[in-house]
Amino acid sequence: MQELKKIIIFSMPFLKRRMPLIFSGLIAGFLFGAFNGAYLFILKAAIDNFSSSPKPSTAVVAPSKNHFYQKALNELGRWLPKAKEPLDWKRICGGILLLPLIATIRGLLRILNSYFMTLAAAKIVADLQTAILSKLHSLSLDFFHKSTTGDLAVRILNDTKAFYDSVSVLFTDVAKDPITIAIILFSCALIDWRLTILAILLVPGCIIPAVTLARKAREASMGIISYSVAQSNLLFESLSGIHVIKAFCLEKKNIDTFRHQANELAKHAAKMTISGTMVSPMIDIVASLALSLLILCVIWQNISIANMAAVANGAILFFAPIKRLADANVKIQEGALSARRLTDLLDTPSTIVEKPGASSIKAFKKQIEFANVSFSYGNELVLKNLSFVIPKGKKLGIAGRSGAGKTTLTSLLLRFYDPISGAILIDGEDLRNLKIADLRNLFSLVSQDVVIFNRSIAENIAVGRAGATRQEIEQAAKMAGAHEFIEKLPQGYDTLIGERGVKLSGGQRQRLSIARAFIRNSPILILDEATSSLDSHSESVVQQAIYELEKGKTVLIIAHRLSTLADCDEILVIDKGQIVQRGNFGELITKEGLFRSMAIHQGIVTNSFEGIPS
Ligand SMILES: Nc1ncnc2c1ncn2[C@@H]1O[C@H](COP(=O)(O)OP(=O)(O)OP(=O)(O)O)[C@@H](O)[C@H]1O
Repeated sequence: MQELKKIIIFSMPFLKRRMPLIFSGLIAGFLFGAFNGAYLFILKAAIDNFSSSPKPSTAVVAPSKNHFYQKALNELGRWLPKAKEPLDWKRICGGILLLPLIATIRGLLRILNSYFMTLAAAKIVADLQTAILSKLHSLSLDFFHKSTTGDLAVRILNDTKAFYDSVSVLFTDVAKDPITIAIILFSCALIDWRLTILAILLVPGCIIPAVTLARKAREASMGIISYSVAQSNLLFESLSGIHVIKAFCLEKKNIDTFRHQANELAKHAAKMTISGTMVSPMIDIVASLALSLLILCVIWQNISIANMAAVANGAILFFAPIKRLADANVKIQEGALSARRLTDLLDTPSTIVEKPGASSIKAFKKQIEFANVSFSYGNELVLKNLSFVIPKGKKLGIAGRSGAGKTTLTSLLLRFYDPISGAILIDGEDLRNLKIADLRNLFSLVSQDVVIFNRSIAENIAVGRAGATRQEIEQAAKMAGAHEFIEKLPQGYDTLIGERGVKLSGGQRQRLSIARAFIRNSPILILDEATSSLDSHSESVVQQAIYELEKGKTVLIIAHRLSTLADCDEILVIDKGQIVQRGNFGELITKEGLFRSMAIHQGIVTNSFEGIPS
């Protein structure tokens, strides 16, 4: 019951939107139950008519109160063949058609109930999947650093599927079957209350194994989730790092681990299937026992054959929904587990949120200012009391050893994270007061890692600005020095690149990312090691494109290769999250300090104070 409550509470916001479908399904389900009762009455009336002198009814209700019931049965009896009476057209038509008609309507109602409820469940799950994807897009980067791709994939694919299964049974079986059971019991009680009580007494015999087995299924389901996550993680890692796996001969180890996980998964899946399928035969046993007792009772109490046949049929109709409810219970246990994992995800707060009434910013006018900014990803401070200004139109270089905090600084600027103290201001406005999309639109980021999507070249460039025309795309590619190589590709700008498409060299990928920045045409440009992975030829081609891109923009450039920073207006040298030196290239290279020692390492200057290289 608790689990059922969890699923209902979790699905409530999604449920509201699909009320018309659910309501239609419920009506069909209710009518289906009512027609089960009608079926039993017709059966009883048919058998009563069959014997020449039907026994008086043994129903629990008093004859006066039973008036309507008797009248209905008598009327029905006139439409059914009767022993020792002539067969008129009413009795022939009724005899042939009444039971099949009820069965047809009952069948149609069942189909309608399944149709409406399955559609509602499918739409609810589609809404849920969209909500999860929107949530993932709204979450800040720290969430993704803490989660594994495998776990997220299992949540989106497997958990929503388990949730779908539970919502489906909730809407089809759980919504309809209790009504069906109640109507069948009521009809049976009207026909013969003693036989009905007998059938009810056996219900606990169905419930106890159903509950126990559902608990076992839930345990197995937990195992399935944890091994599915491990397996998905291994799969993602293996596919994305296949070069490393081959280079380090890790194939066997990976396959062995995968096999172990697959075996464990199979064990848990088998346990779950057994728990699920055992429910049905157990209820069959109880149902057979019910039938045997029914026959004994009929003989012992001298109950009419018509009542016995109707109640026996009722028992068959009655145990079928009980069986379905028991199966549904297993699915609900699994679904509740998945609903909990999905709730955890949907309830995860984003650490970066836009303030209500945040200010719009469409242009960059004056300066960017870091005012005493400190930041930490967890325990240790990665940036400590940074203060500096980048005036509009200037080029600021950032240098420092690996891990000094250079990329972190740009992440704060794009508001992927917020400082833990101090503030970053654009034209005097704290970033936290600005609309996030407006803020990010002020920047173009060209970094060492170029993400290529599995789309055409043109679409990959248009990532820079939605709605860019083909002409603008080609213009951007020309300015980035990419047009020539694109023209030589099999389908030019329509060539598919990315995972399933043509592979590009590092220099070509970088030129595409510069084309994206050209088409974006934002006032502030961030270059994070944009040329560091390129060979000297590609570097000079890409560098030329970058010079073009920088024109008229405010630039923040991070570079290990210090010569790239030669034309910066100012360079900040960062060490362990602090600014340890600042000045222009000429000043820094001639002063004793970290910058000069890095320059010596790179062979830009020798150890003696010889001045600036040409
Ligand atoms: N997502 C993260 N979670 C936790 N710590 C992080 C995260 N990203 C970076 N760090 C840590 O923050 C510190 C600064 O990292 P950052 O990437 O900013 O350095 P960097 O100067 O850009 O280094 P590199 O030149 O090697 O790219 C490092 O100690 C790094 O381990």
